[in-house]
Amino acid sequence: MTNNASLKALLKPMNKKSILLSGSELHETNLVFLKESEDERGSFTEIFQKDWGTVLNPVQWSLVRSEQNVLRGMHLHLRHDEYFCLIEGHCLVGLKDMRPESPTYGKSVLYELHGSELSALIFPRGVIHGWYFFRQSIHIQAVSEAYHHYNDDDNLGCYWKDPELNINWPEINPILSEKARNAPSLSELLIATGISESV
Ligand SMILES: Cc1cn([C@H]2C[C@H](O)[C@@H](COP(=O)(O)OP(=O)(O)O[C@H]3O[C@H](C)C(=O)[C@H](O)[C@H]3O)O2)c(=O)[nH]c1=O
Repeated sequence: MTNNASLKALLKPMNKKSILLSGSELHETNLVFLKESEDERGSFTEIFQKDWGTVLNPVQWSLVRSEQNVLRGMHLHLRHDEYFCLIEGHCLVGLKDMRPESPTYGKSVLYELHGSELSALIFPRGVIHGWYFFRQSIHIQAVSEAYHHYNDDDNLGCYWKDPELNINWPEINPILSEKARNAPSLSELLIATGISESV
């Protein structure tokens, strides 16, 4: 799936499946489909298990509300791994692998997630990431290093629409934070981090 027309078709309201929309899976990145056990009282869902064997060893959990048409990111952390679970709404998650030692170095992927079909996306340090919300949404995120530790020196980023990210975002004009609006290009980010892009 590589063009915006195909993306639009997939994003019809009828389609409630959380899927990999474009690109291919990144090394050590997992989309875990969660089992929602329903009964007459409601439902119960385990959202994280250490036994899944993912890269994540979480130390901080956060709940984030986003308005319609918000894009958060793109961010890059070199020391910590991350977890994302949409619990309400509809979003896209874009990732790009910037780990030179990874077999999927330089590859990008775009996921479409629905809160109505719970899933957890877990990815390692060195993967550039960002999320776009089609409508008012709520997600849970977790990190393997606390924000008050990493914010000073491991909270890097680049401009979400940089073509070198090669992330197949649809045509959107999202609401961004001031920091995201003024974020550097991918090549500026890579120079700052000492990672060389050869793909
Ligand atoms: C990340 C974080 C933020 N905050 C506070 C600091 C600000 O007052 C406010 C928003 O923070 P910021 O603008 O840095 O967050 P985003 O740019 O939306 O970043 C988010 O999206 C991208 C894609 C991510 O990877 C981040 O982990 C995720 O939080 O929440 C906290 O109190 N704790 C936290 O752990």
